[in-house]
Amino acid sequence: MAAQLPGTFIQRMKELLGNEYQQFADTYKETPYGGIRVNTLKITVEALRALSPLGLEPIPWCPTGFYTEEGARPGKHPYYHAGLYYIQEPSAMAPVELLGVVPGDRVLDLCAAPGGKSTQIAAKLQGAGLLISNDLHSERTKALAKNLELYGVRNGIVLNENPERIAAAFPGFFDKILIDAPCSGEGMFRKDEDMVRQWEPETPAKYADMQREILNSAAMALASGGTLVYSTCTFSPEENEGSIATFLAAHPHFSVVPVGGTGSFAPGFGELAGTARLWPHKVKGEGHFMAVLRHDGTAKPGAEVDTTDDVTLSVAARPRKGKAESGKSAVRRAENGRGKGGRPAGRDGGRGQASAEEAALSAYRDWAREQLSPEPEGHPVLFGDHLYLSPLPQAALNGLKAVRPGWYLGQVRNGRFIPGHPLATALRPEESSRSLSLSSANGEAVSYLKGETLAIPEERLVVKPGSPLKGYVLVCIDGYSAGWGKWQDGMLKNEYPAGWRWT
Ligand SMILES: C[S@@+](CC[C@H](N)C(=O)[O-])C[C@H]1O[C@@H](n2cnc3c(N)ncnc32)[C@H](O)[C@@H]1O
Repeated sequence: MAAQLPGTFIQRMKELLGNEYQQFADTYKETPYGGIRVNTLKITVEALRALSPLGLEPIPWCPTGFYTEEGARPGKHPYYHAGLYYIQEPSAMAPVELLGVVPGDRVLDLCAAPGGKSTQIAAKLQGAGLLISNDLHSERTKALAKNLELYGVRNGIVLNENPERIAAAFPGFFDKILIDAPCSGEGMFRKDEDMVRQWEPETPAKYADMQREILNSAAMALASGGTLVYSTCTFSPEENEGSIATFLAAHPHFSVVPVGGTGSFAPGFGELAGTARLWPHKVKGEGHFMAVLRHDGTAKPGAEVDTTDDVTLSVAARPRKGKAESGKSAVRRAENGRGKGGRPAGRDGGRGQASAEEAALSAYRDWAREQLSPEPEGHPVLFGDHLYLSPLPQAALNGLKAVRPGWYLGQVRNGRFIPGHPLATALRPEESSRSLSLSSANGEAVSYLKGETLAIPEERLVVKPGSPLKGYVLVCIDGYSAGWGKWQDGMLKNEYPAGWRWT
C-alpha cells in the first residue's frame, strides 16, 4: 500500500487492538482478496463451478461466494456480461447473509448503490416478494439500476430518496431492512487508497450523526417483528457499537440478535459483544461491522400501505373489456409519479393521453403474446413511452422519486413495441419464442458483446412450435440470456446496447 496511514488512525487502532495491533498492521503489506458471488437468479452454484475457468475457493460466510485467484480478471469474461456472478469484496457478502431474506419478503436496501448487496438480496428473493433499493445520491443510482438489470432482477424498484421520506411513505411495511451505512471506510484502506486520503480525525463523528438518522428512519419503516441489519466497512467504535447503542437507547422494542463470536465473526466491543466484526488479521477479507436488530413484535404505529390493485398485466390473455379500463386507471396513477418522461394530462382532461397509453399497452401485449411465455406478471407503469412491470401498484410509491419503478420492458414508438435490454437479461431461454446460444469458448459470444452482426444459420435457432423464424431472438451465452438480436435470412442483427458493450 503506497498511501501513508494517518497517525491519529494508527493511534486509535493501537488503543482498540492492544497487543493484536502488530498482526493487524501487517495485513497492510498483503494484497486484498477478490471475490465473486454467484447470481442464483440465473445459474446454480454447482453449474457455475462446473463452467467457470476461474479457480474458486469458498468464502466461509457466504454459500454463493468464492475467492478469486490473484491476477484473475472476472470482469473480462462473457459470463460476467451474462450476469452469472457479481464481483464483490468477500467481507461485503456477510451482511445480507445475516438478514435472513426468504422468497416473498418485502425488503428495503436503504443505502444500496452500486448494488452489491441488493443483487444478493434479489437472489435470495428468487423473484418472489419485493426489493426496494435506494440511494441518496442520484449519480450513484445509475450504477445501481444497471447492476440490477445486468443481474436479471424482476421484482426490484430503484429509488433516489432521503430515508425519512421512504419511512413516511412506508411506515411499518418492510419485513427486512438493510442499512449498509455511509461510513469513514477505515476497513477499506488496504483496498481503496482514496479512502485513506479522505480520512480526517473528525470523519467518524461526522458519519455517526448521519448513521443515527438513517437508523431512525429504518426503525419507522420496519414491520412489527421485522429484522434490521446495520453494517459498515469501518473500525471506529463510534460508527459501530456507538451508533447501535444510541439506537437501542431510543428504541426499546429492538434488541440485538447475537451473531458476534460465532463462526468467522469476532464479537463487537463492550456490552455489544453480540454484534459482529470481521478483522483483516483474522479472516480473508477487509474490515466490516454488522449488527442484527430485531423488533419484538409489539404493535407499531403506522398507516397501512395499500399494495392491492386490481390492475395486473397479463400478456397472454387478450385484454378483456373492463381489464382495459383498469389499465387506464393504472396509467393515470402512474402519471402521479415523478418518473422520467411522465407528461401531464392535456386539455381534454387526460382522455387523449389515457387512450394513447392504452394503445401503448396494447402494442406491448401484441408483441409479448407472440414472443413470451409464460407471461410476466405485475403492475404496468408507463412513463412517457417507457413501459415497466412493477411489483407494487404505482400509487403505493406516494410520489417518491423512482429511478426505476420496476422491471423495464421496453419502449413503444409509433405504435410498435421495442423490447428493452433488461427484459432480455431477466428471461430464461425457454420463456422466449426464439433463442440462440452462443459459445463463450470460440469468440462468437465476445463478437456479440462487441455489437457485431453475426451470420447464424436457421438450424441454430431454437424456435417454439408455431413461431416464425424471423424476429427478436433471445441471445444467450452458453445457455444464459445476455441480450436481444433480430434474425432474418441467416443474419443476426445485434441489439446489444452500445453503453453495455465489451471494450
Ligand atoms: C457503503 S455504500 C453502499 C454500498 C452498497 N450497499 C453495495 O453493497 O454496493 C453507502 C451508500 O450510502 C449512500 N448514502 C449516503 N448517505 C445516504 C443517506 N442519507 N441515505 C441513503 N443513502 C445514503 C451513498 O451514496 C453510498 O452509495
